[in-house]
Amino acid sequence: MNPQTAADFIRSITDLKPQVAIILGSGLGGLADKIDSPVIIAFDRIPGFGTSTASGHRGQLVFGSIESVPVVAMAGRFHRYEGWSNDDVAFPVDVMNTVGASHLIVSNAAGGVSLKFRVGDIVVLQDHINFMSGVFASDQGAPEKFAAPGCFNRPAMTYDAAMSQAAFEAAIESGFDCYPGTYLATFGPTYETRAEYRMMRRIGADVVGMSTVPEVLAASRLGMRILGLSMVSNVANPDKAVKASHDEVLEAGRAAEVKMEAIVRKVLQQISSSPLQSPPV
Ligand SMILES: O=P(O)(O)O[C@@H]1C[C@H](O)[C@@H](CO)O1
Ligand SMILES: Nc1nc2[nH]cnc2c(=O)[nH]1
Repeated sequence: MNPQTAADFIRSITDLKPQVAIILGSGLGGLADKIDSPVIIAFDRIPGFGTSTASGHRGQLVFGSIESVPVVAMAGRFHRYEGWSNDDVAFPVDVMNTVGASHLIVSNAAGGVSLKFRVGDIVVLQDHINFMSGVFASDQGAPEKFAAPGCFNRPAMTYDAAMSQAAFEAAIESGFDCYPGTYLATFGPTYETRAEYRMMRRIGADVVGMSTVPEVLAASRLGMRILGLSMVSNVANPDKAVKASHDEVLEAGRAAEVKMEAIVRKVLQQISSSPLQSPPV
């Protein structure tokens, strides 16, 4: 499906040109209710979008503004473990970019792998490890797609330094803990064994989840500026088997929503007062 077809459909409902796209992870969808003058479009009305099936994901695009910045928020997302391909998961990013978004704030609920994290902490992503799919996963197309001109010349994907900085400033101003970290993406839907959590810690992961990386890779390909935020929904205990559950993930998300909102507002205030400057990659 061509993103332009989806963008044309959206344009028939709203002509708002969002500057910032926001993807709201598990339990974090309440931020969509904070959007001023909202125009809500259900995912299943948009050509090329699937239907979000994960619990805690509403399945809506919400256009409007926050801190006077035009935004579009995805209240819900698509996950590989629901049966969607990488292209399906990333398609909304392409569409939000096509209707105007030059920045992406992407959030998720994630397991805390680093021993310093507590439930409810916010981690500002500096990098990621992609365990989600093999390089030649069938949905990623024919080999020639990989050899497309420029394919090997692309600069490494990066998360935006200035947007990260704004997130840390929001945490300091609001008095909550916020750490830099690396996100490891698994295919899901199973959580990890203790041995797997230990392995992830040893290879440099701070948090682990089942989303975000396909969307970040798409945004990076489109030249968008990216802020990645994980909310620690459960903590990996190396000494004791603790059963993670999706209900726990949703509950932690609701409790941490106020922190996410503080960060999003601060980042948007900075974007509206002066376009955020980042050092060159
Ligand atoms: O959409 P996110 O990444 O927030 O969802 C997390 C990861 C899994 O989908 C699920 C696990 O409980 O929550
Ligand atoms: N893979 C994985 N995803 C999560 N999403 C929320 N918590 C977790 C976790 O512990 N592991």
